[in-house]
Amino acid sequence: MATPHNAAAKGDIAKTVLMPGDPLRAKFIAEHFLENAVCYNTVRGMYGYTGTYHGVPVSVQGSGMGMPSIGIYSYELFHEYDVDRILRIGTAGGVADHIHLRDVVLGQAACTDSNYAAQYHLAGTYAPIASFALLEQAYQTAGRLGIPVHVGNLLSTDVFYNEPSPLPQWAKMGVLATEMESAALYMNAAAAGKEALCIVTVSDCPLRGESTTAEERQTSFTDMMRIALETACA
Ligand SMILES: O=P(O)(O)O[C@H]1O[C@H](CO)[C@@H](O)[C@H]1O
Ligand SMILES: O=c1cc[nH]c(=O)[nH]1
Repeated sequence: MATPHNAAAKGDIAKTVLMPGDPLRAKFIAEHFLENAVCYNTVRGMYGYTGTYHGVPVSVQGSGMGMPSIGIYSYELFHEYDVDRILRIGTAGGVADHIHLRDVVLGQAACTDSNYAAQYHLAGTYAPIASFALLEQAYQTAGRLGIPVHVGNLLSTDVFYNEPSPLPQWAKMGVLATEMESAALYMNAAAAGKEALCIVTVSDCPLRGESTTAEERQTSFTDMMRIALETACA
């Protein structure tokens, strides 16, 4: 049955879903990587497609920006559409000194400044982490494809324009890159007993004033797409 945000019927969505924040990145992946892709959702322009990759059913669904947005879409995928695993494929800002433009980072865990975990009423601080099985598979896959990756901590922040920048302090704690969704996805997966992994490409390095173009962010960060698709089908 459709939800307020997703027109798909049960069964329209594969067990494994790739989730870029940008719905146009979802369209790009469907058009360039999936075989026989069918669009199941255009509600709010948040495109969702199901097709196959090497014969294995895979869906790709935009998440929108920020934790409330991916919180809605991933909750519905896990709970209404019986999805087992979600691989976020996002862009991120490089934080650590050794992280450069276009580097790929596998998010082993995600720190956050968000209050998302308050819904779970825990008597402490929750540590959102990736599925180890997906992380290991993605790491092995990247090696096989000859794509260098970093593995480590992300920062999922609620605030894109934050002044003064909190990033130097996060860098001191070993955070590799900053984005806006992974912590919520990891929490939704944990709460649902499902699996998630976030793979990001560094689109800019805010502390160094370096950035890529919007077009590049939309269409040409294909290394992380290949890692995610091959992991989905392993
Ligand atoms: O490229 P996506 O997946 O949207 O990810 C990053 O880009 C957006 C900010 O520009 C935020 O959603 C952030 O997490
Ligand atoms: O959330 C994001 C995404 C890209 N670059 C950033 O600095 N932050």
